[in-house]
Formats: sequence, C-alpha cells, structure tokens
Amino acid sequence: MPDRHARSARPSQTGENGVLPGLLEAPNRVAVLLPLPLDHPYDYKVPPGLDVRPGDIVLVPLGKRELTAVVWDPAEREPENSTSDVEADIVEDRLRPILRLCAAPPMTPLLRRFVEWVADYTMAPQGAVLRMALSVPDALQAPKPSLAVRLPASREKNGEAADADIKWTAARRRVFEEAKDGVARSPADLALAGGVGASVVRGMIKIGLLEQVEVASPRRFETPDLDLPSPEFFGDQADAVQRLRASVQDGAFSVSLLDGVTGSGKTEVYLEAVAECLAAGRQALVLLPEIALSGQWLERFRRRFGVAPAQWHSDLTPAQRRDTWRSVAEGEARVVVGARSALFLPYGELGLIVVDEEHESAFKQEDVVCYHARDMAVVRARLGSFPIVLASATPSLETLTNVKSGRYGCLKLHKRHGGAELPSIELLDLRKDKPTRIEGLGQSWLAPSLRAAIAETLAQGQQAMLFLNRRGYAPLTLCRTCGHRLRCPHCTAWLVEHRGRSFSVEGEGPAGDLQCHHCGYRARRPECCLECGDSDSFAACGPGVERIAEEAAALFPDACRAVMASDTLTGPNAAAKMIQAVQDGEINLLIGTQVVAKGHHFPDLTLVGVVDADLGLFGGDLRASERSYQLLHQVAGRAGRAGRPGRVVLQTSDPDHPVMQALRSGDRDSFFEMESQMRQRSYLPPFGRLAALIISSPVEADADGFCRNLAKRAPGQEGIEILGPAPAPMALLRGRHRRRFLLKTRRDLSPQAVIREWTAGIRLPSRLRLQIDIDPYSFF
Ligand SMILES: Nc1ncnc2c1ncn2[C@@H]1O[C@H](COP(=O)(O)OP(=O)(O)OP(=O)(O)O)[C@@H](O)[C@H]1O
Ligand SMILES: [Zn+2]
Repeated sequence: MPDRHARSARPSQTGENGVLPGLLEAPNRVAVLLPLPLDHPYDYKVPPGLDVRPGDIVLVPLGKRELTAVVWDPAEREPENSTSDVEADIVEDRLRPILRLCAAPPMTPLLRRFVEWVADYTMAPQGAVLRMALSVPDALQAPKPSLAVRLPASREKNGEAADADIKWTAARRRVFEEAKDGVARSPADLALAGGVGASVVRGMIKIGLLEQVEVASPRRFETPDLDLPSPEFFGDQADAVQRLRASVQDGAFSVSLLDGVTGSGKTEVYLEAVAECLAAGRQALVLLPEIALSGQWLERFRRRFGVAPAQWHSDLTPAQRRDTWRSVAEGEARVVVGARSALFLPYGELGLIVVDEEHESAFKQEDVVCYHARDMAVVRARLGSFPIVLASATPSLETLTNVKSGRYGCLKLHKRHGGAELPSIELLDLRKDKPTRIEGLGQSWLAPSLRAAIAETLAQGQQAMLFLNRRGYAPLTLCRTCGHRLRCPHCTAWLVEHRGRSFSVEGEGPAGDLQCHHCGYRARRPECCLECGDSDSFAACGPGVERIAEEAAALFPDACRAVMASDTLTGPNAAAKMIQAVQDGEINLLIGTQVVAKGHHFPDLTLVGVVDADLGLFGGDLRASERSYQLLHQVAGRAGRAGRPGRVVLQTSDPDHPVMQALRSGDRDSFFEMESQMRQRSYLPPFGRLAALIISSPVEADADGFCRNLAKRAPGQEGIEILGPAPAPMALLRGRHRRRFLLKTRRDLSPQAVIREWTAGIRLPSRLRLQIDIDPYSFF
C-alpha cells in the first residue's frame, strides 16, 4: 500500500487553491486518487521527465497490479503532522513511481470536485465514487487508429497491366474498379461497394493489390442539426419554452420544475432547452429512469435534431461504452441520454441537465455508493453554474417543497397537447363487484365490470391495457394440506412462480419454475410437500402478470395479447419491438408491470385497467402513498392521449383511501398538501433528514454483537432520534443477516456529521458490512 497522502506530504508542496506550486519546478511526488474503496488520495513519485498535472489520468502500480487513477489536488490537503525534511525524504524513497500518463483527456476540475462532493454527502469512499467516473478503463488508452485500404500509387498509374502473373478474378476486378478513385476506405466498405466478400479484399491486401493506411477514426456521433424546425408552441407550452430558453441563455445555476399533466408535451418543451444549450456550444444531458424503454423518446429526438443522441446505459457493448466515454470527453457527443450513471461521464462543456420523470425511485442507487441521481444532478449543475430542469406529471414531495419555498422555479403545463382530455378515472370496489370464478380456470382477478369494459373497448377497435405491478405467475406457492409456504433459502422472501415468457395463443408455459426476486435463486416446484410429504398439494396463491394474461386468454381468445414485464423483455431491442407493435395496432390487449406505465404514447389506447390498485400501499415505507399515487397516475395517463377519450378503472378494496380519492378527483395538489402535513408532523423527509445504517454478516451473532456495540455509543443530542437496531424486514438477503438503524435528524442537522462521530474509531470485523444510506428510499 502506498503511503497515505496526508500523512507523508510535506506542507510546502501544497499551494493555494489546491494547485501544486511545485509543478513548475517538476515536483517529485503527487497525490493520486485510486478507483478503489479508499477515502483519500495517495502519494506517488513522478519519474523524471514526466509532466503531470491535477486531473491527468495515469497508470500506477499497486501491489502487483497496475491501476488507472487520477492525479488529484485535494482541496484541503493539510498534513496531519508535519514531518521533518529528513523523515520526508525517507518516506519519499519508498514511494512508487507513476508508470505513465494515459492518452485520455484529463478529468476536469469540475468533475473532481463533483466526485469529492458526492463522496462527502453519501459517505462513500472517494475512490468508490471515482470508480463510477472511470468506469471504462478501455477508454483511457489512445484509440487504435482505423485501418483503411486503397490502391498503391504504382497500381493507380499502371492499372491491371502492371503484372501479368496476378490472377484477375471478376471479384478482384470489381474491387479494383471501385478503388480506382484513390480514396481510402474501410475494408468492409470497399467489399460492400464491389459486391464481394471480405476475404476478397483481404486476399488483395496480401498480394499487394491494395495497401493499408492508417486514418483518423470516423466520427462516432453526428452533430445535432439546429436548423430543423421546432414544433409550434402555444399557451403554456410557449411560455415554458421561452422561460427555459431564457434560463439556458442566462447560463447561471437554476432549477426549474416542468410540471405538466400526462401528454402535455413536456418532452417537446424541454428539447427546446436542449436546442438552446447546443446553440450556445455546450453539451446537454438528459437523464431517464428507464433507458431500455426509450425508443419513442429517441425517435422524437431524431425528429427534432436529425440525428441520434449518445446513449449511456448498462446494455451497451464494451466498444460502445468506450466510444461513448471518449466522445463525451472529447466533446464530440453533444447530447447524452442516459441512466443515472451518465451523471459521472467526463463532459467538458456541460451546460444543461434535464431529469425526466424526476419523481422516479429508479434514480436512487442503493449499491456501493448510495446516491440519488436527481439530487446529485442538481449538485452537478450548481458546481458547474448551469441550469437544470426536472420534469414530471407527479413531482416528488421533495421537489414540490422546494418549489413552495422558492428555491426551485416552476413551469406548469395544464392541458394535454392537441386538445386531448385527461382520462376519466373510476374506482371499482372489489368488495361489491367481485371477480367471479371462471369455468376451467378457477379463481379470477378481473371483476365483471372491468371485463365488460375490456370487451367493449376491443369491440370498438381500440386498445386496452391491464396493469399489475407484480412479475411472474403467482407471488406465493403453498401446500393445501399443511399450509407450508415455499421460501428462498437465502432471503426472507417467498419464491415467485414463473410460467413462461408470454402468453400467446399457444397458451401457458410449464408450471413450477420458482424464483427469488431478490437473489435470483431458482428451483423447480417440488413433487411432494417438504413439510407433510403430501404429493400434488401445492397451489399458486395470488396473481402476477402472467396469471392475468392467462385469464385474459380465456376471456378474450381473439384479442392480440402481449405481456410486458422487465423479465419478459430480453433487452432494449425486444422492448422497442413490442412498443412498436402496440403503436402499429398489432397488439390490442397489453398486460404488464410498471414498464408499461413509463412515458409511452399509444394513440389508440383508450382503456387502462389496474388489477390491484392497493398493492403499493402496504409495507412500512414512508413514501408508500406518494409512490402509489405517482405510479397509478402515470399508468392512468396512458389512456386517451389522442383523439378519443380515455377511461381508467382502478380495482380497489379500499376506495375511501386518500390515494384512491385523489386519483379519482384529480386533485393532486390537495393530496400532496395532506401528505406534506403528515410528514411535517413527524419530521419525515423533506422536513427532517433520514439515514439508514445496515449491518450485515453471514453470521447472525456477529451482526447482533456489532449492533449492540454501536447502540451503546449512539449519540443522544437534541434533534436526533435513533431507531433500532432491529432485524431488517428482509432479515436475510443473499445469505447475509441484516440489522438496521434508522437515524432521524432535524432538517438543520447533518446526519453525516452525526454518523461520522458515532462510528469514529470503530473497527469493522471482517465479513461484517456496514452500508450507510443517506436519504434512504427503500426500507427492506
Ligand atoms: N407543440 C407540439 N407540437 C406537436 N406535437 C406535440 C407538441 N407538444 C406535444 N406534442 C406531441 O404530443 C404527444 C405528447 O407529448 P409528450 O409525450 O411530450 O408529453 P409528456 O408531457 O412528456 O407526457 P407523459 O408525461 O405522459 O410522458 C407526443 O406525441 C408529442 O410529440
Ligand atoms: Zn433469495
């Protein structure tokens, strides 16, 4: 391990503003931040002749490994103890040298400060945050120049006659004809032009008929065309466009909430802000919660700017990741649309961020570095002094509170575009309108009046959608004889039965594939009950989307049905195909989980049926009501977006619940006001702060022992409340036993400071993990 920087640095080496004054006289050591879970930069020796500056990406040794890391300029580089010069020299002797400079653009000061800020806020090690910003090691090496082929100069002059001993096949001749213009082309292009296979071109290179030359890599991302006409905007839209354009022109930090009902044209409006940002010569970033489902979004972007934006998500190939990372760093990619990790790309000229569907919990990462991409996007905009736009039809309570206090601006779009009306929302009381049993199928989940509504919609040649936010066939399998329930051996969770990818006309897949949705454990349903030994006694309990699809197949055998859930879509292409099929009217009954709720625009979809509207209301989640409202409102918003009016039927057992009442009346503001007062009374976010400490270990007693210790040292000052330790609701996850503390502080206190003091000096026994989650969104 190299020496920790702060301890071994000599005070003279740090100048003001974090600049290393020694650079001018070639210092022989610099601080380097490694992409590992380490809290500080470490010192490395600069070999003679190498000129390194803060931000440079370098290759350094660590143990037997070589790592790509970044020369750092810690803002507060205070030595803990000034060592004497002699001591320093001894330490310096032990320093290992930087191996070399990588051929990548240096990390900007802004991104370095952002890495530090995120680490400080989330309490993650700086190196762990840096790792997210250096996620593509391949991109940090100089790109290989592309090889092209052309006719050698001699050949160009003399033509075929030059040597008689070369065999001139028809294929070679065709290639020769194409290459006569002397232009260097990629071998693939030349083969294509000559209508021959790649082997012909390779053969011609081998015998010297073609020569290889290095050329600059072709552009990977085309420049958006700013001369294409924008849509026409009137009323609210025109106001919003004008104000967003003005804030981009102004160029200062500002946060604007674009608060528009579903189908009001938020996307079209914020694309104008993107256009303004591009015209000002800066890059723009659009964060989407679910990039795999963004086909329609990409299409709209292409219509507005004539080209595709750069995309950033987990389904890219390694080559695409490398190209995109470099193109962003080199400024070739002008617009990036991506998932939350796109926030850590190396933009040199970022001038605008848009967070679409800002209320989505998919923006919260709960692994390694626990951060909320929306909140960190606001931070990045503030550090970079540029505007940010948050768009939603159902903004989060956090954002609405910031609007109310005047910290964020607000632009409202009250109406749907093109005169479409918002859909009518009906509550279907499951206690009165009970689903009746179906011959041959048994239990049913769709009440008679919802069945009738579907039949009517299909008969009119329109589309219907059934929504149930639960994957698989049945969430629980139990023994009818003894009541034994099948659970995951590694988690506190029931096993979910899955029957097949989709329920097409051929019917259901085989029964009995059981999965844990938390750890991925899979098993076949056992023949006999493990408790009582009875055979054939297992029954599927409750519905998942696949079971709804089974019922739909029995009720509407002539409908063209499709199931859409994250596990039935095998990737962005499958998702795009299915969305296209719905758009083209090839599917008229779509059944899905929350992936069907997200931003789609299906003009002929007029009926939305929600199978179990109460599903999200249970569990001890402080945002359960807020989230249910947002999700159901969003699903409802898919209905009636074009000419014909939409109808939404929510099946509920609790029609008087405030969420159901708010959805029915459309009175969002009163609902949020009520929710807000409830949180205010209990000092819950955004009126107080929360942090979770999750302790986990493969050995239960170890987790408990550590928790007891921690509980003894728990701080007790005013304005702080500590709940726990308690077994987490998911007390066993992937074979680890989990305990939780929940820290609640007043808004004006810093939970980070409290936790730092609380855990200072505590050693973590091996195998024990302590995960800190500031502003937690899930409480399992
Ligand atoms: N000014 C406009 N001119 C032409 N078409 C428009 C205009 N505004 C919106 N549209 C079209 O109206 C439809 C709905 O717009 P859009 O999807 O942007 O709404 P949204 O507010 O983002 O919806 P949601 O929140 O439900 O996802 C789209 O097909 C869009 O292209
Ligand atoms: Zn499991």
